[in-house]
This record gives sequence, C-alpha cells and structure tokens, in this order.
Amino acid sequence: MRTGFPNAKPGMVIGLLGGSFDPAHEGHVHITHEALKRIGLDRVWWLVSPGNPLKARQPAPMPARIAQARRMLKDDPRVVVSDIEARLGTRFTADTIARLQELYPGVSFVWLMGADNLAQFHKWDRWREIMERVPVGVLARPGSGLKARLSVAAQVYRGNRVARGENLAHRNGPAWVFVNVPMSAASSSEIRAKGQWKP
Ligand SMILES: Nc1ncnc2c1ncn2[C@@H]1O[C@H](COP(=O)(O)OP(=O)(O)OP(=O)(O)O)[C@@H](O)[C@H]1O
Ligand SMILES: O=C(O)c1ccc[n+]([C@@H]2O[C@H](COP(=O)([O-])O)[C@@H](O)[C@H]2O)c1
Repeated sequence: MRTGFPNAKPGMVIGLLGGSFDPAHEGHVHITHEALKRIGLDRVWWLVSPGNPLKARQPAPMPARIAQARRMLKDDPRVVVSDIEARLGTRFTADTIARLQELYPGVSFVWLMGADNLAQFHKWDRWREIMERVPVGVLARPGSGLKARLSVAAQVYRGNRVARGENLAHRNGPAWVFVNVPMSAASSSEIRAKGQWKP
C-alpha cells in the first residue's frame, strides 16, 4: 500500500470507497472485503477525502487518517489507501471520478458507498452524472436499509438496479446494486464520541 496515484492495468475493475475515514474502522474493512467478493472487484481504493462537501466539521489531518486506515487494513495487497483527491484538487465525487477516468483509460471504476449515503445521494453535486459515469455498489448498513430503498436516487434509478453484484461492473449505462451483506455497526462518529480516536 502507498499513497498518491495507485497503479492500475487496463481491464481491471476498481472499487472506489470515498470517505472521511475519521477514523477508519472495521466497518470500512468489512464492506471492502464484501465488495471485493460480491462485485468481483480486482482492487478497492480508499479515497481519504480532504473533507466531505456536505459536512461542516473539519476532519483530522490527512496523514493521521491515512496512517490509521493503513493500520486497519493490515497490508491487504488488494486495497490501496490514497489521498488522490487532495492531489487532484477535487472535492466533489463527480469531479474525482471524471479525473480518474481520464487518468486511467481502460480501467473500470465502481463507486462504493454505505446505505446511509444512498439515502442522501440526491444532495450530492451532479449525482446523476455520477450514476451515468460509473456503476454504484451500495453496501448494507444498520438502520439505513429502508431509507436507502426509499431514497430519491433509488426511486429515480429503480429500473437500473441489478439483482446481483457480479452483474454490475461491465453494464452499459447506469446500474446499481444493493449488496445485502451481514452488517457491521461500526461508525467513526461513535468512535470519536467515545474518545477512542486521538489523531
Ligand atoms: N459500518 C458500516 N457499514 C456500511 N457502510 C459503512 C460503514 N461505515 C462506513 N460506511 C461507509 O463507508 C464510507 C465512508 O464512511 P465514513 O468514513 O464517513 O465513516 P462513517 O462511520 O460513516 O463516519 P461518520 O460516523 O463520521 O459519518 C461511506 O460510504 C459510509 O456509508
Ligand atoms: O460530491 C459530493 O457532493 C459529495 C457529497 C457528500 C459526500 N461525498 C463523498 O462521499 C464520500 C463519503 O463521505 P463521508 O463523509 O460520509 O465519509 C466521500 O468520498 C465524500 O467526498 C461527496
């Protein structure tokens, strides 16, 4: 694992898990392993965000969050921790994906997120553009299943939902899957609230 611009060969399918990772926890590791398996990804890149555009609170400094993310992953060669958004100068996911598609021709990207994020996905900048650019894998999260299924994005794209993860990566046009995995209740806000994260 290293930071910066990761290597990828044409033909690879790479899952992008964007997040604050403030701090990374076993829920992130769990959904990453499930996405690798169920969506048939070659790699997952953790995009450690300079800051979620919808969150007022500033996260801990990037180096501390990256170091903690690496510790959580225990040198899994399939997962790369990257500060790519800071390097690209992008903050909005639509811009990050557009730049990655330019930089990595022939590589297929899949956007990954927990079900809590699908519930508010329609508030993201150019969210329909994201749906048009890449398939989206939504991973179950405790307490968010119903909200995700009833969300604006799920309604608008109800005809584009595929039943199984392995059918997702090479679809033409918008496609998304709800991956109904065993769930982890871990959350960064709970870890912070308990004072267990001292960056
Ligand atoms: N336990 C979990 N189960 C499923 N998805 C998760 C889980 N934890 C985080 N995610 C997903 O991982 C991505 C990055 O999450 P993030 O770094 O914001 O962690 P978080 O625990 O959601 O943080 P916070 O509690 O501060 O909102 C998001 O798409 C989020 O939905
Ligand atoms: O592009 C946007 O408008 C947008 C709005 C909210 C969240 N995101 C991205 O979603 C990812 C998850 O954010 P977070 O804070 O829940 O970890 C992270 O990569 C954010 O940059 C992106």
